[in-house]
Amino acid sequence: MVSTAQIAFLKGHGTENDFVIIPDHDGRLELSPAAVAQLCDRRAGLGADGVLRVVRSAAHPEARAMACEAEWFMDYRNSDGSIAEMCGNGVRVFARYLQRAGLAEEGDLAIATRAGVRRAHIAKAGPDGEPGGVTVAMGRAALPEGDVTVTVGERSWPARNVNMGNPHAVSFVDDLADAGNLYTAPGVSPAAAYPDGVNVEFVVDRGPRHVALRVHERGSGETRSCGTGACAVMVAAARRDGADPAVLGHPVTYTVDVPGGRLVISESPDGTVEMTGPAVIVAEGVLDASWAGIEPAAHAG
Ligand SMILES: N[C@@H](CCC[C@H](N)C(=O)O)C(=O)O
Repeated sequence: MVSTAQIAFLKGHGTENDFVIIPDHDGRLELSPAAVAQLCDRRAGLGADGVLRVVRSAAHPEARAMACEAEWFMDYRNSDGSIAEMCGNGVRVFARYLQRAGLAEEGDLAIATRAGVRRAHIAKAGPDGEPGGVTVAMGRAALPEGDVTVTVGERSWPARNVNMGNPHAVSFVDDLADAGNLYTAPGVSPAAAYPDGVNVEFVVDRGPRHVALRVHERGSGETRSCGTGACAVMVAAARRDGADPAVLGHPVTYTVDVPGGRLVISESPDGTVEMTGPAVIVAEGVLDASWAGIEPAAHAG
């Protein structure tokens, strides 16, 4: 008889940026790029834009130093198996998982990520039991100098280089359809501005301090939302609109519509960016480790 190890998983999304969640509290699993790609495959797998592995910070070499501040580490992978520093929608869904698993309660919690510790707040559920949103302090945006150009087919636009822990190129366009089908990654130049690749956002105005975006994510293709991308867009829009909170001396808030919903993003005069949006767990189950090619970690006992 063949015995197959079973691995628990959940599926969740934040504004339809969807994730397979793998609880691996003690860091016992080896999640290879091929295993991640298999999990995220929308025809042969569970289907997702990325994987959130939930590991105790103390049990992960990249997070051990953050363990005194944040008990849990979000080990985020893009759907092609590549590693990214940060995922804004992912961190809200990660918080929701911790709440559902009884590992966190409504209110404040800290989550370790490769971009550092992020502080989140899970709002109280509504009177009808409707889950409250999750707010995350996303850190400060870095705005590297230098001209960047985004190209799709024959068309090009100037872009703003914004780093939210991960790299973004933000282009304001006349129409979101200008981005084309986004089956392939837009061109971004100079390549030297993004040595590790880039997420590209196309943005239109919807009204005062209200924009909408489409995004092509590094490692995942076009997705229905990108939390770090929405934050990058908010900061780029505020600079374009002459609404830098550091100059105005008060916070500035934008509504950012994404194909999968709506995020509300604020920047404080000290540069801290805060994002609020939904986080939903839609399913949970078990999978065969051998099907996914997930192995016990070499150091696991
Ligand atoms: N969807 C995420 C971003 C995920 C990482 C990104 N693809 C990268 O490689 O930087 C978000 O919500 O921020």
